[in-house]
Parts: sequence; structure tokens; C-alpha cells
Amino acid sequence: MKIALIAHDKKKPEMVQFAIAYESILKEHELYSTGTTGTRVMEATSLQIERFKSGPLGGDQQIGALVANNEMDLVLFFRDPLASQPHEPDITALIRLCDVYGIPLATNMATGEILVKGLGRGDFQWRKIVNPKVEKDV
Ligand SMILES: O=C(CO)COP(=O)(O)O
Repeated sequence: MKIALIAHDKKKPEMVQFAIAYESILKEHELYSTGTTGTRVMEATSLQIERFKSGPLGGDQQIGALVANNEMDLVLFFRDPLASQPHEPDITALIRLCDVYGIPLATNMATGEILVKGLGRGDFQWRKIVNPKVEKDV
């Protein structure tokens, strides 16, 4: 499974704690992130993450392109709803693409925990049907 980790600045500490707590599940999967989020998570865990550009420089759009190509199975995007972002259109576009393609998306840690626990239980088997590129056991 391919999983994207993205967090706005105020939510990065939560994302790091989340990645530490669920490292044993996350390490079984291919991880992607926007630039700074990936750096923070890799500093705090032994997870290997393919980092894209920072969000304001196009990272959300790069992840959106994977969603549009059916090459992303889960997006964990801990948004900051209390700060305006210079790249708000990119954020909206990524969330929209997840809905267009029916990709599971968590925009806060509470939902992220439910999805990752489901991932650990094998609840994402259906992605193998809609995405033949998913070969590993999920
Ligand atoms: O801005 C972001 C998502 O919209 C996150 O980008 P960074 O991980 O580079 O901070």
C-alpha cells in the first residue's frame, strides 16, 4: 500500500507522535510525504519516506498526481484549520481528488488512527481490487 503523510506546521508534532505510535504498521508500506513533514517523521522514527516538494512549493499537487493515477491508497493529511495557507487551492485540489477517486483520506489525527488501525487489521484489501498495482498483503 502507498500511504501519504502530510501535516501543516501546527500539526507536525501530532504527525510525529502518530508516526511513532504506529511505526510498526506504517513500516510495512510505501510511504510518501510532503517535504518538511517527511523530514520530521524520518528524524523521529526509522521509517523510510519518499519526500516530495514542500506543500507550498507543490508537494500537495505531486501527491494529488499519484491519487489521480490510482497510485496512492491512503492519504493522512493533518490540516491546520485555524491558519490560512498560501497554497490553499492546492490543498483543496488534493482533498477533491481523494473524493473524485474514492481514496481514504484523514484530515485529523483521530480519523487517521481509525484508518491506520484498519490498515493493520487488513481492512484495505479492497484496494487490491481497484488498484492491481497493490501486490503486497495489506
Ligand atoms: O503544506 C503542507 C501541506 O499542504 C505540508 O508541507 P510540508 O510538509 O513541506 O510542511
